[in-house]
Amino acid sequence: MALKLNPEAKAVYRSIREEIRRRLVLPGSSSMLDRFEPTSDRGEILRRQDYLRENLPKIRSELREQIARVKPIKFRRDYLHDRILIVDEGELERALNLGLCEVSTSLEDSEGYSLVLSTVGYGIDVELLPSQIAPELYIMPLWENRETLNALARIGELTGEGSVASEILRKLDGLGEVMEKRNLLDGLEELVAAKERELNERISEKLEKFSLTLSGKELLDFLGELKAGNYEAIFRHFGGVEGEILDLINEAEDELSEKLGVTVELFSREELYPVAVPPESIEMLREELERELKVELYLKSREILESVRPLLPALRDELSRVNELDFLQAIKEFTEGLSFPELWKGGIAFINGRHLFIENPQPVSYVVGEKPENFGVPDSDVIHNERVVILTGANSGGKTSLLELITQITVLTHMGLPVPAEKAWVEPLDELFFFRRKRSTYGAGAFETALRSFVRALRGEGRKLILIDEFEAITEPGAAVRIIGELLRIAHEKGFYVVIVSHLGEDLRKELPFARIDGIEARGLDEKLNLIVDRQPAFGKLGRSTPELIVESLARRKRGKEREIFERVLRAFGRS
Ligand SMILES: Nc1ncnc2c1ncn2[C@@H]1O[C@H](COP(=O)(O)OP(=O)(O)OP(=O)(O)O)[C@@H](O)[C@H]1O
Repeated sequence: MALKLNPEAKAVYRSIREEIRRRLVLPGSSSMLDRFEPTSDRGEILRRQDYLRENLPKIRSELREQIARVKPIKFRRDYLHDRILIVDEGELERALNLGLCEVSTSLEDSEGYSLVLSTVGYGIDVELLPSQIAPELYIMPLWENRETLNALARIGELTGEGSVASEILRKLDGLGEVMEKRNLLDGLEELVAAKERELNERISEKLEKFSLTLSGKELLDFLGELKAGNYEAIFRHFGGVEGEILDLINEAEDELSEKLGVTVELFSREELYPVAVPPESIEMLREELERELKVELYLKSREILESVRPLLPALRDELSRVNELDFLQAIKEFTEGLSFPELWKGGIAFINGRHLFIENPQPVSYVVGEKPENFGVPDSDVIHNERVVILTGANSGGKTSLLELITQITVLTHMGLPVPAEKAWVEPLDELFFFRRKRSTYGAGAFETALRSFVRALRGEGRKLILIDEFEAITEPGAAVRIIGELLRIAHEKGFYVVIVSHLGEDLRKELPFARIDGIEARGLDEKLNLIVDRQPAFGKLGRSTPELIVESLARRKRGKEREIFERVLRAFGRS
C-alpha cells in the first residue's frame, strides 16, 4: 500500500525525488526511483532498508565516471538488402517470416547480391536462424559499443561482481582486420590518388636519371648508333626504361593489393607517364571491395557470434544492473551522513534532525507521540507521549522549517531511505498531511478551503500524521480557538498524530489538556543586535514571541529622543 500524501506533502516528496534524480548519470536509471515510492507497508520498508544496507557499501566513488560511459546496446531486427537466401519450397514461408532478407527458391534470383546464403547447398550453408542469416545484427552493435563494454568490464572490477564484457571484447578483436579494411574503403579515392602521386614522382625521377645518364658517355654511343642506323640498340635502351617503369607500376599495385586484400589493377599500361587512374576503375574496385568485405564481415561475424551468443543474456543483465548501480550511487551521494530510522509503534521522534534544504541548519530534536526510552535529549522529561502538539513561538523562529523537517523524515522513512537525523524512530503510517500557511489568502473562500482540507484529513481511520502551519491566520482568533480546539479533540480521539503551529497556545492549552505545547524562543541579541533564535523548541513550554528583545534592540540602536522613548518602554518590561 502506498503512503497517501496530500498535495503539499507530495511536493516535499517530489523535491526529495528530484534531489536523487539529478544525481543520476544515465537517463534510463530514473525508473528505479519508482520502486522507492513511499509505502505504508512495514515489511516493504524493511526490505528496502536491507537492500540499501547491503548494496550502498559496494558503491565506490570511481563508479560514477564509468557509469557515465555506458550507452544502451540495442540489437535491432533489420532487413538486409545485400543478401539473398535460397531455400527449399517447404521452408519458404518460415524463411520469409524471419523478415531478414530477400528469400527465393531459385538460384537465378541471386544475381546482383553480394551474399548468397542457402539451406540447400546453393551458396554459403546456413540454417534458418537469425544468428546464421544475419549475424551482423548482433555483432555490429557490440562492435560499435566497445566503449560501453570497456566501461562494463571496469564496473565489474570496481563492484567485484565481474563482467562478461571483457570476454566479449576479446572475441570482437577478431573483427579488427575487416573493420580496418572498411576504413580503407572509405578513403579509397585518397589512397589511390596518393599512390598515383607517389608513382608519378618515382617515374619522373627515373626519367630524369635516364636523361642524365644519356648526357654522359652514353650520349656519344647513342649518337654513334643513330649515325650507324642501329635502331635496334636505341629501342633496347628505351625498352629498359619502359621495363623499369612497368616494374614501378606493378610494385605500386602490389602494395595496394596487399593493403586491400584483393588483386588490384588500376594503372594503365598504355600511357606510362604521367600515369592516371580512370574514375571508372576506382568505382569498379570499390564495388569489388565492398562485395568482398561483406562476405568477410558476414563470415567473421558468424564465427564470433557463435562464441559470444551464450554471453548475451548476462550482458543484458549487466546493462540493467548499471541503472541500478547508477541509482545506488545517487542514493549514496544524497544520503551521505544520514542514518536509517528505526521502525516502531508510537509516532515520530528524532535526535538532531537536520533540515535537508537549509544550509548549515541548527540540529533539532523532536517527539510527536511516544518518547523513545533512550531519547536522552535535555529537558525532555516533560514529554508525556502526547499525540497532539501545539508549536508556538517567535516569528521566523523555524516553526515552518520544523514541520518541513518532520515531513522530510517521514517521507524518507516510508521510501525506505536513511533520514537526516542522528537517530530516528518512525511509525509506518497510512497517510501524511502537510498544510502550509496560506500567506496572501484571506476571506471566507480561503477559510472554507482550509477548513475543508482539515476536516478531510480527520475523516476516516488509519495511522495519520497531520502537520498544520497556522490555521488561525485566516479566521478570527476567538472563532479559531473554538474550531481548532474541536478539530484537535477529534484528532486526539482517533489517535492521529498532529503538530499544529499556532499563536493561540495560551487559549488552546486550556481547551486541550491532552495536548503538549512547545515553544521556540529567542535567547537574546547578538553583537550586531540581531535576535538569536534557538531553533530547538522547548518542550512543554509556551514560546514567547519576546517583543521586549526587539524593543531592546531598537533602544540600543537608536539615538536621542527616540532612544529615550524605547528605553522607557523597555522599563515597562522591567528591564533596562
Ligand atoms: N534549524 C534551523 N537552522 C538554521 N536556520 C533555520 C532553522 N530553522 C529555520 N531556519 C531559518 O529561519 C528562517 C525562518 O524559518 P521559518 O520560516 O521556518 O520560521 P517560522 O517560525 O515558520 O516563521 P513565521 O512565524 O514567520 O512563519 C528561515 O530563513 C529558515 O531558513
